[in-house]
Amino acid sequence: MFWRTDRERELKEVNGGPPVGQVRVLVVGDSGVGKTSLVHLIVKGSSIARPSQTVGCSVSVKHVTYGSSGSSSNSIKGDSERDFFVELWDVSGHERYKDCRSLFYSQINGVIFVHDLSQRRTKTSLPKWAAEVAATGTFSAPLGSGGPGGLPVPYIVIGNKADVAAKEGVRGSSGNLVDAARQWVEKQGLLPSSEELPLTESFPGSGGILAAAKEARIDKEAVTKFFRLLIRRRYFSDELPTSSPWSISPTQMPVERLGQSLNDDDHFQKAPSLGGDPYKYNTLPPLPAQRNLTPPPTLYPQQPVSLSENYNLPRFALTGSSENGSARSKRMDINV
Ligand SMILES: Nc1nc2c(ncn2[C@@H]2O[C@H](COP(=O)(O)OP(=O)(O)OP(=O)(O)O)[C@@H](O)[C@H]2O)c(=O)[nH]1
Repeated sequence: MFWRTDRERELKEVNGGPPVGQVRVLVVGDSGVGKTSLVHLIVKGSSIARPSQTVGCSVSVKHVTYGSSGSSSNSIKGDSERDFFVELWDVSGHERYKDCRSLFYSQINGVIFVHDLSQRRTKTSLPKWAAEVAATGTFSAPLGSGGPGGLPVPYIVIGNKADVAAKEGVRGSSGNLVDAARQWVEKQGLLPSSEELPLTESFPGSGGILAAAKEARIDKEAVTKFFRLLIRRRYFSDELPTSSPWSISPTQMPVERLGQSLNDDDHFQKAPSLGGDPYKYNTLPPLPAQRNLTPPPTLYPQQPVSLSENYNLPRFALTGSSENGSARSKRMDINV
């Protein structure tokens, strides 16, 4: 395990310096569901009054600290804390870009699917988004098998515009896609048993992103946990439990059933095979699982937006809010 020792030493050397790595998160969903608003809120911590329609794709970068703090002070990082860039690729949902948007599906570590709780069809189209990304994208640190539509990386689903849905009396369905995502991640050993993906939290009350941002309601956990999961998978997969996906045969996992049942039209396609040069973008030595990745496009990260530890992100309405964890984990049907 020499590589691990070397990596730890290098991480220590850069500790306190600039971010040491990056994960790329695709944000997809139908036009107008609120992807740009969501990204703005995640990155800036505030709502955006009149977001213009995204042209092709827009990239924002968030700074995330990963690791356990060895210090009691917020201002001094512990030895085991490192900074990472999280790139949020907000892809336009407009039909105009349908034929070319796959250009942006490159070296993806995770996906945020967004739908509008007041427009059911925006949720039923998520499997199509998943299949499109899975079929035409390339992935960083992919799993051995696919999730919905064959998607080989973790994802979360965010139901937006809870305020509109509440006003119009539309009840979000139970979000089985979300439950399945959780189950998929758990089954594959991506999360330690002590930690669960907060996939099914809701905005408190009936507010949407805008209301939540305005009121600065507290909870950045859902999204931040997701980002940390991606960072861990990419850079610290040796910290994963022994039942990690790298050692599980795809046929043993419920993932394929999950992908197939998402949608009858769903072509259960595997992600394109990966090959080529090592991932040069990183300053960290690659993990064994990363060594065969093709390099990403030379997108240079924008200046990170630093967030104070007290930054608050509202909970997103991801699905029905009244369910408890055990009920969620029993459901396998994808009935969006
Ligand atoms: N009421 C309400 N409106 C919202 C919410 N989130 C976003 N919006 C509004 O919905 C509209 C579309 O939001 P965008 O963030 O541009 O949607 P998008 O998904 O990025 O759209 P495309 O760029 O076309 O893909 C804007 O007018 C937003 O202000 C919300 O939670 N509640």
